[in-house]
Amino acid sequence: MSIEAKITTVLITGASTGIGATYADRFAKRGHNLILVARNGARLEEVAARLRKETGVTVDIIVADLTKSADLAKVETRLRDDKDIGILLNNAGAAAHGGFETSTADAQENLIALNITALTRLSAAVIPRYLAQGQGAIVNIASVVALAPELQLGMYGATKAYVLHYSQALHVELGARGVYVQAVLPAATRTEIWERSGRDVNEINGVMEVGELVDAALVGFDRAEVITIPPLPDAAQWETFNTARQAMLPNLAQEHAAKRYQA
Ligand SMILES: NC(=O)C1=CN([C@@H]2O[C@H](COP(=O)(O)OP(=O)(O)OC[C@H]3O[C@@H](n4cnc5c(N)ncnc54)[C@H](OP(=O)(O)O)[C@@H]3O)[C@@H](O)[C@H]2O)C=CC1
Ligand SMILES: N[C@@H](C=O)C(=O)O
Repeated sequence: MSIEAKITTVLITGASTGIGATYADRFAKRGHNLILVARNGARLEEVAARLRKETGVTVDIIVADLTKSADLAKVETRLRDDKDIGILLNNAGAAAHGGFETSTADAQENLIALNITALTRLSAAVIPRYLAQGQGAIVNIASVVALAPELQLGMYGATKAYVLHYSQALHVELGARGVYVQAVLPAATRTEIWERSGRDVNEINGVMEVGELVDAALVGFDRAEVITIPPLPDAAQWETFNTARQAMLPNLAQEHAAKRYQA
């Protein structure tokens, strides 16, 4: 049975616009009931009303600021208690303009709260139930910047590297026990994230339209890929990178420092 055939409701964070709203559209058209989460209730309701009308699926909304622990707790409770939720889509995220020199400690902490803490707590809320049910999916929206500190995106890039590692670690531990984990690594995609972080998307080359990004990510989902990189033409490049990393692993457990470090 495919991942999807076993699954009914999809909970999507950051579903009021952009990548999250587009996933909501696609999953509704596939017949899934939805729970949409974001801060802007009016925009969420607009997305929900359109999808109810166009597709007939049930769409609930939860208005929540995922950087606020009381709001986050509401979503965690729903994930723990609602046995119909079979896909958690951790999409809500924010970027920040520039690197470490210009960003404050508070701004960096805020990015960590949304891009790391919320995603981690929501996953932690749902995993015990998935394991008890023997099935469930977690889709985490990372970014190609997880692989590219050279882009100098400061804490944003670091949070996305966390999302990539975290997703791989979840897969290693839970994959064989019925929990499907996918990390999606989009590159620049035309959404509001650019304006929200003080950048002009029109100044960037190679920007993907959001519908194309989400449709490609869903091809990866349907193939049960763990890592999906929609813009990467040659999958062998990722495989080579990952294989080189894995080849190091047996060499890392040593009683003594490597010769090159011995004085
Ligand atoms: N667009 C791009 O170029 C790329 C995006 N990504 C990642 O994709 C994901 C989606 O981004 P994208 O669609 O582009 O961004 P948008 O800014 O268009 O959408 C972000 C969504 O997250 C919600 N959100 C933001 N802050 C909070 C918060 N504190 N609590 C709850 N919800 C929040 C927003 O809704 P509201 O304001 O109503 O709360 C909105 O629905 C992010 O994780 C981003 O890092 C990755 C690579 C490239
Ligand atoms: N959101 C983009 C950068 O800020 C990205 O992840 O590529």
